[in-house]
Amino acid sequence: MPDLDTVVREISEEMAARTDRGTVADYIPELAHVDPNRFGMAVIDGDGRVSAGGDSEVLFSIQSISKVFTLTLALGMIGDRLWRRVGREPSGNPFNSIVQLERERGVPRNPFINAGAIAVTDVILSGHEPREALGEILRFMQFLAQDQTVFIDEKVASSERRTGFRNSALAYYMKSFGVIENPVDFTLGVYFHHCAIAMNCRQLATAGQFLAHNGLNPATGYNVVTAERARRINAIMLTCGHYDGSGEFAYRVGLPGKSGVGGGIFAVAPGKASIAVWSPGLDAAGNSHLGRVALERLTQRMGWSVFGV
Ligand SMILES: NC(=O)CC[C@H](N)C(=O)O
Repeated sequence: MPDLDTVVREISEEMAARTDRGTVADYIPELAHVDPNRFGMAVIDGDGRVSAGGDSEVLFSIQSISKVFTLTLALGMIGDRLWRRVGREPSGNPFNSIVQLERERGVPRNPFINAGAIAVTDVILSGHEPREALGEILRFMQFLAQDQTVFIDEKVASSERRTGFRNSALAYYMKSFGVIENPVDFTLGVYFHHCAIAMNCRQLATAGQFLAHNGLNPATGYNVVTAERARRINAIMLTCGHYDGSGEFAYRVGLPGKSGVGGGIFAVAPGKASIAVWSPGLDAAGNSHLGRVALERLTQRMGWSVFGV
């Protein structure tokens, strides 16, 4: 097997030299300032060894990658009852699409499209003040990342709140079907803030280790979720983690993964590694272009696809 440090270093160098970088998201004005030439990568193996390259220590907005962790929290709170509020089928539509909601009576297709993630956030919020719910999400991320410095970037959150008309439309529409329990402003406030969590690749790969190792964080020995739950969250990442680019991601990379419009991708090689990559330029489906290319190289060289070597 090739040496992981060498592979990560070579991929990082290769990505730094690429000129096809995609387009930085600008519908959240604060994200538009991010330098498209950034690239970072961190891979943590089963022994907790970190192989990192490029801008792996630079913070970025994790955006929709936070949805993996809010899904984990909501399942911990209400278990399988969550599936009455949100489905688990790929949508085949863009992340912020509203079209399926009418036909499916306000129940979003899956927890990773915006509508689904807003419904999951609403579950976490129920019975709490927005501040408490947000504190719970942030503390969970800090605990998983083993790093108390993980924070919410207020500027990104308020930038999205000012321009999040589409998410407001999705939330009000779901509310009309009774899928959202709390005041829409409260649910959206928590949603925008958890999307605005800032992390670097190393922190993110650390936080996701439990999904690579049957629910157990090998570094701390903590069982975060059962093996069955970890497997199921990974299944949803594989089928829905890249919106209408999920099929292409499975075809090219072959790992469960979750993207965010900040340009991050978190991916899992079950039993082998927890991986985070970051390159801010996005493809047409809103997924990091070079992030995907880098992961494709990594799985090819390491033989890590879940579909075979
Ligand atoms: N794909 C994403 O990362 C989208 C998350 C972003 N906060 C939004 O709601 O639009």
